[in-house]
Amino acid sequence: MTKLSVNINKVATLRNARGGNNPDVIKVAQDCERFGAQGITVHPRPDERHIRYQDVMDLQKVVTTEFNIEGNPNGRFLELVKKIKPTQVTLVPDAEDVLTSDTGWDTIKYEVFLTETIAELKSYGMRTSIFINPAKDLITGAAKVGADRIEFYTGPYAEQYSKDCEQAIEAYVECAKLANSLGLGINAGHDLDLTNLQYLKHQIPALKEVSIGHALICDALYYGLENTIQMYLRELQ
Ligand SMILES: CC(=O)[C@@H](O)[C@H](O)COP(=O)(O)O
Ligand SMILES: NCC(=O)COP(=O)(O)O
Repeated sequence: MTKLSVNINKVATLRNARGGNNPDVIKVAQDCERFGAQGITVHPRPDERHIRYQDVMDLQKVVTTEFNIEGNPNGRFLELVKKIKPTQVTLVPDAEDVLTSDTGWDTIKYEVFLTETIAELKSYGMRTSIFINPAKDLITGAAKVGADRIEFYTGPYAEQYSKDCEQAIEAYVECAKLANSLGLGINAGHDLDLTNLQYLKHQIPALKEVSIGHALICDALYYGLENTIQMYLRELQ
């Protein structure tokens, strides 16, 4: 089974546009769960331009499915997740001013940092996942630093999918086999949508979880949130 974790960053972006509390991210998270989502993902950024640190604290009290917090493990982020102890922490190597995540970890260059950070997070009982590009040496590095899971950065897959889906998935399939053999669980995320999700799932049956935000929230404008979540779940069957 592949779990669908809904990333609600974009809901917070909309709320922040007017300064009030509409839409209410807490209610949306609860509704996503009620409509069948098996997890809630947030990615607080240092400038808090969408999900705020306080939102993450408030969400912790209501999320009953898997809570996945993504981000660059700077001091403030680590304090937050140690307080909250979500099901899963996904480490993402984002620069402070990046528009959105655009690459995964260099698990070789950052071996010492990742090993220490992951050991600390695991000592608090959190599952750890690291955002990663599909390259075999990086996957081997992910196992070496002690991560429980990898999250494939699927931005390049999504970009190439419409031109040549076989070419787009090739490296991911090879790296998924390696990850399996090393005992790493496999998650995936970034720019996944209703056109490219089913193929990813079919090509990587061991996929444990996808986190989807931007496209899903955009689709919800047309189909409604409940229908949209059902549509994404259907792609994962
Ligand atoms: C790691 C990842 O791919 C997602 O968390 C994505 O970056 C969402 O972040 P934004 O909502 O800030 O684009
Ligand atoms: N980890 C990926 C994620 O949470 C959502 O990415 P996107 O669907 O907003 O591109």
